[in-house]
Amino acid sequence: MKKKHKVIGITGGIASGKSTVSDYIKSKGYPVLDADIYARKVVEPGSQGLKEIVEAFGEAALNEDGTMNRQQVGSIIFNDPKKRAILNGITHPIIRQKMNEDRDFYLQTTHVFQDIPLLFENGLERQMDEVIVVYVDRAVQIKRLMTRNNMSEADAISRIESQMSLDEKKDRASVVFDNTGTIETLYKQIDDYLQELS
Ligand SMILES: CC(C)(COP(=O)(O)OP(=O)(O)OC[C@H]1O[C@@H](n2cnc3c(N)ncnc32)[C@H](O)[C@@H]1O)[C@@H](O)C(=O)NCCC(=O)NCCS
Ligand SMILES: Nc1ncnc2c1ncn2[C@@H]1O[C@H](COP(=O)(O)OP(=O)(O)OP(=O)(O)O)[C@@H](O)[C@H]1O
Repeated sequence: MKKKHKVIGITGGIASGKSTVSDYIKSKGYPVLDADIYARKVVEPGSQGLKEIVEAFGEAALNEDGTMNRQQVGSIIFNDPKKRAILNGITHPIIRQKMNEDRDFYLQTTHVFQDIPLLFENGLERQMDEVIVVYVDRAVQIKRLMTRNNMSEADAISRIESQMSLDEKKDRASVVFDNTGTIETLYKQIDDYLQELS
């Protein structure tokens, strides 16, 4: 009997290593749809998404060239749950619709991965055959986020705490990749997983 193609979610905490996992899986030939990339597309200049964001957050949400001022919007929403819910309400339905269309296209021929930072927060595990959680120790997570984003410890912690705790995500996972160690250790876990999958 023909094997059904799977929809596999990749999630984790901010800076836990989702993109590192996604890039490696892509290099092995699988399609990986990245919610952060869709999130950028739905707020391009001229989009309905950006128009609604300016209505909700004012002109301060814009750079001079008409693109969204990501730093400004980020500094508002990562410190204010109500504002975060407003931004999510504008962006998430459009992101989901576009991602689902692409997922259905790829599913005809292959397994599809979806890298979605807020997968559990948005109850999307129901749409997945499996959910991989990329886990990292909290101290290492704070350090990697501070280094990558050139950010203070307080800002790193407020971003981490605007998401469900990584320990809870780990408990809900069907598969856990532990990325507290080296990249090589991470790749080994992915290789083992992909071997099972094929
Ligand atoms: C708030 C924004 C402007 C910050 O932009 P910035 O370039 O600094 O960060 P980037 O988009 O690269 O996101 C980095 C990470 O932040 C986390 N994050 C982003 N948005 C959210 C959110 N609404 N709630 C919690 N965590 C979030 C995710 O882990 C994401 O991977 C931007 O993230 C955004 O438009 N968010 C709303 C859309 C969204 O929810 N995206 C997440 C995936 S659906
Ligand atoms: N095993 C590792 N050892 C050292 N550095 C790592 C390791 N894994 C990832 N990194 C680094 O940590 C940072 C976060 O990784 P990555 O960007 O893959 O996380 P992410 O979960 O996709 O982040 P975000 O939620 O912000 O999109 C990056 O700078 C990356 O190069």
